[in-house]
Amino acid sequence: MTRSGPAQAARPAASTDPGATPVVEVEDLTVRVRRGSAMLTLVEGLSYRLAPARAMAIVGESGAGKSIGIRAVLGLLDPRRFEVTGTVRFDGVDVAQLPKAKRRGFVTGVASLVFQDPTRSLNPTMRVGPQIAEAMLAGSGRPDEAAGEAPLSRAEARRRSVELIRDVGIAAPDERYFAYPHELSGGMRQRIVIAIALACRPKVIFCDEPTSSLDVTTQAAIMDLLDGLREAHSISNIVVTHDLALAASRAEQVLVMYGGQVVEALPARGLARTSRMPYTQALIRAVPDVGVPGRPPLPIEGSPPDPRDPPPGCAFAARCEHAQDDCGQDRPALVEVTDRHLVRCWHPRSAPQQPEVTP
Ligand SMILES: Nc1ncnc2c1ncn2[C@@H]1O[C@H](COP(=O)(O)OP(=O)(O)OP(=O)(O)O)[C@@H](O)[C@H]1O
Repeated sequence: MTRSGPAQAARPAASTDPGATPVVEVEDLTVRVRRGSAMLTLVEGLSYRLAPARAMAIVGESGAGKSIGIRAVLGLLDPRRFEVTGTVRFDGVDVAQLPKAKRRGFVTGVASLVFQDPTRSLNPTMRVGPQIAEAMLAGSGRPDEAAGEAPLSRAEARRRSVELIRDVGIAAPDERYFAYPHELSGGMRQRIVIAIALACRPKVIFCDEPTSSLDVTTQAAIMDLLDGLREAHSISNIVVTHDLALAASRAEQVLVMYGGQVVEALPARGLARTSRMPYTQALIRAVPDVGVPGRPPLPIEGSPPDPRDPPPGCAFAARCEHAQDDCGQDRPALVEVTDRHLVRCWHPRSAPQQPEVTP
């Protein structure tokens, strides 16, 4: 690998379906936040694209920039505090080129976000059905007049909300329409949150740690639901998670983030055998029961870099057991090593020959 000076703009992780217009395309997205008189970089040069009906996972330790990255893509960061640069296209449309007044409505019509904790996403004082209907009226309530669509009536919104409750796998949807959030289990509440996310008929759902507040069986059921929606309705999903095993088993493409940057992007299948970046390999060793059977998971020593004091070279160098003298000098660029496999490392490792990562 030749040195190329400071990091070049990262190239997008390849879409898994090169012929289709990506539902999401992010190019060189950088997020900075104001802290006193300084601007701290939280995400740098984030690029990816996702084809319709595909699944991608974004993994990495806490503070890697996963959540800030998706909020920036969805236009949810307060412009008074955050400076966001780069390009975001949904369905081929560059959001920044739309009139400001139309951006929010356009994004809501294509993309939804599901948060980790369903109790915080739902209004505890309102029955769940009307919460879905309200989201529908606020979003799809804007009819496509050119296509001859009439405005959505309250009765129709209610009928469709009951259908959505059924679609997300809740029995007796007519009755559940009138339930308050506290009357439902954690898994059911997350299903209702997903129903709200579906209310505007999105083409992609971003999920920020969608299952971390749930027990293992319910986690699997919620992930099955997202898989089912992708298969039945071609809804793509991008799941942000700490859980590499979940990412490897449910996504097709995995982006590994560290210190605000993508450090490796690779196909999920066989990831434990193909990964070349020492950070990803360390994450794999941190998953229980991977490697020698019975071997305890190996935590990664040290802490991620502080955005207030970013290192000059590779962000992982200080924790990397394979770091060489030159790793701390310049930032490596994200470089393609094989098709759909990009690595940001001055000295990529050979594949670790570990067994498949499974939940
Ligand atoms: N509202 C905010 N204002 C300022 N800095 C923030 C804000 N939210 C997050 N950050 C900082 O941005 C960086 C990235 O945070 P982010 O929440 O995106 O990480 P993450 O990878 O999603 O971690 P986690 O898995 O814990 O959610 C961190 O250094 C964090 O301290």
